[in-house]
Amino acid sequence: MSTPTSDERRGTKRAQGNSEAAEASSASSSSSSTPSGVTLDELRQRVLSTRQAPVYGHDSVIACDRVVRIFSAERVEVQALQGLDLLVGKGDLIALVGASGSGKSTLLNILAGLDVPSAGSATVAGCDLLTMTPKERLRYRREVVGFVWQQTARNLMPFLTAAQNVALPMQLNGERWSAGRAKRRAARAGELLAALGIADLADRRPAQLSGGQQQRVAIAVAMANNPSVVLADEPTGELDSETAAEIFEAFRTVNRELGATVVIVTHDPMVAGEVRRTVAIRDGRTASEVLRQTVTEADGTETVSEREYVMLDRTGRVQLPREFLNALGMEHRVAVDLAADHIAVRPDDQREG
Ligand SMILES: Nc1ncnc2c1ncn2[C@@H]1O[C@H](COP(=O)(O)OP(=O)(O)OP(=O)(O)O)[C@@H](O)[C@H]1O
Repeated sequence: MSTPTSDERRGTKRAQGNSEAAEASSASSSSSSTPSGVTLDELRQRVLSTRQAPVYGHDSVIACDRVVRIFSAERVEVQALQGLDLLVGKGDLIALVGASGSGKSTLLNILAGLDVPSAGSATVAGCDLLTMTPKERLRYRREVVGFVWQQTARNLMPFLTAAQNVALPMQLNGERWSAGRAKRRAARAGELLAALGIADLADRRPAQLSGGQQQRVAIAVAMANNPSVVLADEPTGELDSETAAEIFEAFRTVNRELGATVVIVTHDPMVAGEVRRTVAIRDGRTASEVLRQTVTEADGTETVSEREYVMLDRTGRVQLPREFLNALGMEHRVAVDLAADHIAVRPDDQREG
């Protein structure tokens, strides 16, 4: 390669100078390009589209964004939720699983309006769980969410019949008594018990019902005010596996036929086979999800496929499965291969020792 003469160098310099001057002088022209080759129009478009980007979770019924919950007990701080993200779409039926102490109940109590996050944001059906007034919180707990707890004693009044238990939340809604309203409430209670297959038990008290029957009445109670979301904490914890399957079926009924979004916290290992989406919580964050799909073949046979995903948080962090990290000796630093359609994460190949 020949070395340029000083004139040639000057010429090159002049040419560069001219092009820089041209760029500078045309900076106000919308069609000219910036040094990176992007036109100003394109840049403006990018800025505008970022500004107009929909709010996180705008189309979800539950949107948790970096939720933190810190408990202080005996001068020790426990971070039960450490920036948890979760989106649940309208009409979803999901299970939340995780080891003991991972933060499931803390999250459920927040979604139930019984506890308030220390930081982050959380909305359910448009209600902001951090800023609700006590009055709004009461309305939220009566109308927006319904609960089913593990202990049936917490779900049902022992001295009321099944039908009266279901009518009670409607009565507590603050409407003045009238014969017409009482009739409508009784009719709705009857409909809900029928939808859950226990219409014939309407006049029994909880003590005259089996554990599974009590939980089905509890689901009807949770649905009484037609909430947007039903939250259940270990609803099958005290039931045998056959009865537990019936309870999951009851949740599917309220989800499919009555349109409620359902979130079930459970330890039950068979849950992944019962719901479409299972979200695992680890160390106060959503860590992974299993999505289950039933595909009907042309000949009518049904195949179920399951796929596991790890969560990508809003800052780009992922939680990789601990067992794999241990097995592959991955810690502190990993090698990353970037490809057009995927990112491969491999053990650190420069590690010493
Ligand atoms: N009121 C509280 N005061 C102090 N620490 C708490 C409180 N509630 C929960 N924690 C702590 O927060 C963490 C998460 O607890 P949480 O009950 O949400 O877990 P979990 O996943 O529901 O567990 P389990 O499956 O055993 O019910 C735990 O370390 C727990 O000890």
